Amino acid sequence: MTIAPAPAPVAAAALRTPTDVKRLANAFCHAQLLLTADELGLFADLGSHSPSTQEQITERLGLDGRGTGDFLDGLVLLGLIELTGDVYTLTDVATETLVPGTPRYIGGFLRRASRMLYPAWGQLGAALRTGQPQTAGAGPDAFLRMLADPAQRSAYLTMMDSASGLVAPHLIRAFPWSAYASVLDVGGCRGNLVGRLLGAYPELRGAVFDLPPMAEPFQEHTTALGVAERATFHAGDFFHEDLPTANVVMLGHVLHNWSPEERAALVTRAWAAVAPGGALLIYDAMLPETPTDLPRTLVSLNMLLVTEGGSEYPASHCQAWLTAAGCTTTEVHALGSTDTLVIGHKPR
Ligand SMILES: C[S@@+](CC[C@H](N)C(=O)[O-])C[C@H]1O[C@@H](n2cnc3c(N)ncnc32)[C@H](O)[C@@H]1O
Repeated sequence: MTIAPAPAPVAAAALRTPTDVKRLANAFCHAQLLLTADELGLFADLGSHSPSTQEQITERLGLDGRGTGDFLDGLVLLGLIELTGDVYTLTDVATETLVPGTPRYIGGFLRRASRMLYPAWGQLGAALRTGQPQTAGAGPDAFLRMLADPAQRSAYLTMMDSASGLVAPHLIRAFPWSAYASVLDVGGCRGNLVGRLLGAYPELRGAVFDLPPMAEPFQEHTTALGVAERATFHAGDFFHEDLPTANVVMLGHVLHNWSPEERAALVTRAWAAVAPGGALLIYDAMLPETPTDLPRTLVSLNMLLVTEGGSEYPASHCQAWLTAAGCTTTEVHALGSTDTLVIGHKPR
C-alpha cells in the first residue's frame, strides 16, 4: 500500500493579537461581500460592462445607492474588483472564476455556500449538540426530494458541475486512462466528469449510475458535451441495485455523504463492479491523518451540517474499506490541493 505523504499544513493566518481575534470573529463579512456580489449579479454585470462607474453599477443592479461605495471598496480590498480613477473592473481571478459561462466558473459553489451552507453554519452549535443536520432538505431520501424540485435540481447540477470541473483536469492526469476501455461513475450526477474523460480519451466508453431523475439531465449534458454516443446512463439506487461492470469504477464526492458503515457497503458494491484487471477510483476531500488542513476540516463540518451521517475521512479509512472488500493493492495520490484519490487495483 502507498501511504500519502503528509500534506503541508493549510491553516488560517496565525493569531497573535486581540485585533487578529476580532478579525477572525468578523471573517463571515468577507464571505458575505463575495456571496452578495454574486447574488446581486455584480460579476456578471462587470463581465459585460467593464469598466463602470459606481453610478452605472448602482443603476444597472437596481441598488439604492446607500452603502454601494463601501460595498465596492470592500470588494476592491478583497481583490475581487479593481478601482482605477473612478471606474471599476474585475480582477483576473474574478474574470476567470466568477463570470457565468467561463470554463472555470464556480457560481454553483457560491449559490450553495450562500443559500445552504451560510444559514446552516449559524446552527453549528445545534448540530454539535444533537448530531443532526441543520438544513431543511436533509434526511432520508434527501437526494430524491431535492431532485424532484426543478429549481433545487438546477442549482445542484450547476454546483456539481463546478465541483467535478475542478477535479477533472487532475483526474485526467492522475490515471493511465488509455489502458482501459470503460469507466462507470457511481453517483456521477449528470455525467460532467465522465463527459470530460470521454472528451480527453476518444476510445473510452463511459457510464453513470445515479438516481432515476438524473436520466434526462444526463442525456442533455452528454449531448451538449458531444459524447452522448459513448455514454450510457443506468438508473437505480446504489445501496440496493447491482452496479454494471466496468474496467474502471469511480466513487467521487459520494462516500462523504454517508455514515462509515454505508461507505464500507458502497465500497464493497463498487469493488464488485470492477472487471478483472481494472481499478476502483475513490476521491473526496479526504482528511490528513493529523489535523493540518483547515479547508478540508471545514468541508467535513459542512457534511455534519447537511447530511445525516456524512463527514470527510482519512485515506487510511478508505484503504481499510477497500481491504475489507477484498482489494490487496491500493495507492493514494493528491488530486490538486482540494481532493485525495485512492485507487484500488483488481488482479486479472
Ligand atoms: C455529491 S454528488 C457527487 C457527484 C459527482 N460524483 C462529483 O464528483 O461531483 C452525489 C451523487 O450521488 C447520487 N446519489 C445519491 N444517492 C444515491 C443513491 N441511493 N443511488 C444512486 N445515486 C445516488 C446523487 O444523485 C448525486 O448525483
